[in-house]
Amino acid sequence: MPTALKNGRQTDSPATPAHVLEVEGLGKSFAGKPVLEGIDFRLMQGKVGCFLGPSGCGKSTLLRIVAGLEKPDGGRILSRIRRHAFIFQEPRLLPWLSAEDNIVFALRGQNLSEAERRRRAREALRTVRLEAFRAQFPFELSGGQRQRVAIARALATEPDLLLMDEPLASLDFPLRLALLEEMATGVFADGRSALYVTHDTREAVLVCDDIYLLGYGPARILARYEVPVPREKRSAEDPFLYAMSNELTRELKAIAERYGL
Ligand SMILES: Nc1ncnc2c1ncn2[C@@H]1O[C@H](COP(=O)(O)OP(=O)(O)OP(=O)(O)O)[C@@H](O)[C@H]1O
Repeated sequence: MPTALKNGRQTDSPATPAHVLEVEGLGKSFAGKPVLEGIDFRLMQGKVGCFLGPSGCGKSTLLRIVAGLEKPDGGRILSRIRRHAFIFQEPRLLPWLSAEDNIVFALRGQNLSEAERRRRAREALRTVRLEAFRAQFPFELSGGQRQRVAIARALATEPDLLLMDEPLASLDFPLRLALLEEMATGVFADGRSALYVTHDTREAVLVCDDIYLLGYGPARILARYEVPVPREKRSAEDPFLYAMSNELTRELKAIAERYGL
């Protein structure tokens, strides 16, 4: 992989079943303008990969390509994913349905009994600590609670890959921190893999395992950082993670300066 490693070990071993996703030489242009070029990365089962880069560099496009919502111009994707779920910046809940019914509705495409759909919805709401709010309608929930319902809705589909596009961007920092803790302990538990897009370096070091720093115009992976602290042991006060987040912020600033962003 053409990635520099700043923290931890680089694994150049050939594909193993533990890799749920392998992306090689991915490229994408819009109207002849290259946005992504030569993107290579691998995602191990149970790991959270992160795309960190300046605004407009192509992070969402990359996630959308992995989700099959966008076609790449070149490169290949080897996937061992059975089912993925996408979590967007905004919750996109149906306003006329309760929190629980929003989740039950999202499961209608799966061949499940009504009882099983309800069971899954309640279990997912428990994971995001919203059991007590299952009968509330979206307008009766705070912004953070609505986003937690959206996360629960994704979890209830039992995906083996979560694709998260700045899922906490609309929330203020204290709320983000609370949700990040939930993610580290509940959402990403049980060996679930995820790809997480953000331009917030604090979020990246708190929930992600492999952080890919993207350049701009076209975006390439400039570096890979491995967060060497187990997810369940991470905290915003950890001086090591704080320093790592600062280093990533400096890198992002340097990229912005280099490209005049
Ligand atoms: N469907 C599209 N058609 C044309 N151009 C597009 C399309 N989707 C994205 N782009 C362009 O591709 C570039 C990358 O967009 P993308 O949304 O992937 O960036 P991003 O890194 O996720 O940005 P942000 O952090 O601001 O959300 C942008 O210049 C954008 O205008």
